[in-house]
Amino acid sequence: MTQPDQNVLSVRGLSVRFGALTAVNNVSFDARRGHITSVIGPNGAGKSTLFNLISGAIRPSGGAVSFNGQDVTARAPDQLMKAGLARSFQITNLFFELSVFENLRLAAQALEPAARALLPVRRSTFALQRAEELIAQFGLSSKAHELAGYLSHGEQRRLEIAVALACKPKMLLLDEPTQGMSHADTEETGDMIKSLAGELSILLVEHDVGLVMKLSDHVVVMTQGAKLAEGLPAAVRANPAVQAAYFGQGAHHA
Ligand SMILES: Nc1ncnc2c1ncn2[C@@H]1O[C@H](COP(=O)(O)OP(=O)(O)OP(=O)(O)O)[C@@H](O)[C@H]1O
Repeated sequence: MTQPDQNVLSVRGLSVRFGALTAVNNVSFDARRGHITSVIGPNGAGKSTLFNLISGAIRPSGGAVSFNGQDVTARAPDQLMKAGLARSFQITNLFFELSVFENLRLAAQALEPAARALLPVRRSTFALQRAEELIAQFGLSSKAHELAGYLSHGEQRRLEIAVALACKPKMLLLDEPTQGMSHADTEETGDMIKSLAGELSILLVEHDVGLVMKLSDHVVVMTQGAKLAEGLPAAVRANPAVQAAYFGQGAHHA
C-alpha cells in the first residue's frame, strides 16, 4: 500500500527577479498536510513576493511549486482554487456593498456543478447552506445581514478568510491575516486560524513573530530574498543566525 504524501505543498528553487533585484532567490521548503507552515522575515525579505509566486499572482523566473503531487507552477489563481488551493490577501477582496451573507453565498456558488452555476444565487441551496455554516463557524451571526463595508477591520479580515474557505479548499494561503488588527482581534484571529488546521493545511506569511511562534508547526525564515533557516518554532527562535537577522531588529518583532 502506498503511503499518502505527507507534504501537501512543495516549493523547489523558486526565484524571481525584478530588474537587478532578486526578490526571491532559490527558495525551497515543504508544507505538511494538516500543518500550519509559516514564513517570517524582516521587512523586504521577500515574503509577500514568495506568497505571490506560490498563489499564482506573479510568474517565477525559475523553480517549481507542486500541490498534492501536481505541478502547479505559474498557474492562475482561479485554476489553483479549482485544484483546492485558496488564498486570502493583504488587500481586501470583499464586496463592501453586499452583506456578509451575500459575500459568502457568492463565493460558495463557485463550487456548484457547471450546469447549476448560472442559476440566480438565491436558488443555490448548496451556496446558501455553506454561507450559513461559515457564518456560524466564524462567529458572524449577529452581522450576517450587515454590509461588509460596515464591519470592523478585524471582522472584515475574518470574513475574507471565510470567503476563501467557501469553496472547501484543501489548503489556505494567508498573507498577513492580522495586519492592522488590535491585539484582541489578533488573538482571536490566531485562535481561529489554529482551529482551522488539521482538516485544512495552512501557509501563513506573517509579520507578527509572536503569533507565528504560537501557531506554527513549522517556520521558514527569509532574509534578503533567500531562506535563512527552517524548523520547529523553538529551534528557529533559538537559531543565532535568525536572532541576528531578525529578532535583533527590534522589540516588537520578538
Ligand atoms: N513588483 C515589484 N517590482 C520591483 N520590486 C519589487 C516588487 N515587489 C517587491 N519588490 C521588492 O522586492 C523585495 C521584497 O519585497 P516583499 O514585499 O516581498 O518583502 P516582504 O518580506 O513581504 O516585506 P514586508 O514585510 O515589508 O511586507 C523588496 O525589496 C521590494 O521592494
